[in-house]
Amino acid sequence: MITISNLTKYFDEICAVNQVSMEIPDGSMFGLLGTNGAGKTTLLRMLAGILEADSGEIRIDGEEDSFSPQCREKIFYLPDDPYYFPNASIQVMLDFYKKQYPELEMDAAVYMAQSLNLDQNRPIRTFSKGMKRQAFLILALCSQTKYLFCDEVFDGLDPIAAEIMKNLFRQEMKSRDFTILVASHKLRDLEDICGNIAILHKGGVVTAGDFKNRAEHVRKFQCVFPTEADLDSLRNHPAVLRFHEDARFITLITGGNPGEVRKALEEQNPIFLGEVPLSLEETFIAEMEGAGYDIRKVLQ
Ligand SMILES: Nc1ncnc2c1ncn2[C@@H]1O[C@H](COP(=O)(O)OP(=O)(O)OP(=O)(O)O)[C@@H](O)[C@H]1O
Repeated sequence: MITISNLTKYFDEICAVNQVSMEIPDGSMFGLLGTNGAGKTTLLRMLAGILEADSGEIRIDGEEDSFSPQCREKIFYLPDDPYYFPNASIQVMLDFYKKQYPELEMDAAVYMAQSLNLDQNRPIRTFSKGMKRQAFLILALCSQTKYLFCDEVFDGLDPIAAEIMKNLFRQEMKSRDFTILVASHKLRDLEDICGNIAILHKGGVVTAGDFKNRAEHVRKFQCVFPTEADLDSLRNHPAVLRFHEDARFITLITGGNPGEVRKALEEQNPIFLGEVPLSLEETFIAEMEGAGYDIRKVLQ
């Protein structure tokens, strides 16, 4: 398990990471979501033992020193622009990583490369952006580290390659003790793979948690009420996160107890009352707006 307590990092006067605290449970796929400059890369680099924090603490499996060799060998850090030797092929990089990560599974890497039509002997520099991404994801998965930290993991992947990668992630998680921390500025990249998501904004954590679970309490209702209905009582109802009126057609997004919300709506004798499913994105937006954030500044 990774425990982060009050982690802070400044670059001169810029506070890149500000008093961040969170826990990343073992066996989870944890998403770090935030706009450009939110502090995701800085946080990942500190966790990977590449950058020193100004204050605060990181504990990896209880170990205090995240720069120690014991911690480093448990972690594969995949930056958004990974380094490879000039003219190196996947095979050359596999040989290199094998020295760093003795558990690396060569056969699995070769099999994955073949499944993705990547020539393991061709120089990586001749690969497209998406192919390079696939190559490094294979290297990362096959290194058999306990932790994988990825920056902008699916950037440049076409939808089919992204789906294949998501499935490879899931398979690895099922087959061994594996925890993945993924940073992205796109909710869509994270929503179908990450159970837990933390949103970073200006270096701080705005909110974190299991949004799929929380989404079960957030509902979207569409209704039409008679003219005499008391709409103000609904607009000001404590469970109403969002109230949108378009002529007589009203859309509400609500938190709290769904039964109580429905009762309050029914008390106004609706001419029409329907419940529609909510995407994870809408759940986020409603929660963030409910907490007083301007969502357009926090998510892209
Ligand atoms: N080496 C550095 N020197 C000075 N400032 C830096 C450095 N690295 C990051 N910063 C600043 O720290 C803040 C956080 O940057 P960071 O790269 O962590 O954000 P990010 O969320 O990963 O952004 P992106 O999505 O664009 O990659 C930004 O204001 C950035 O300008």
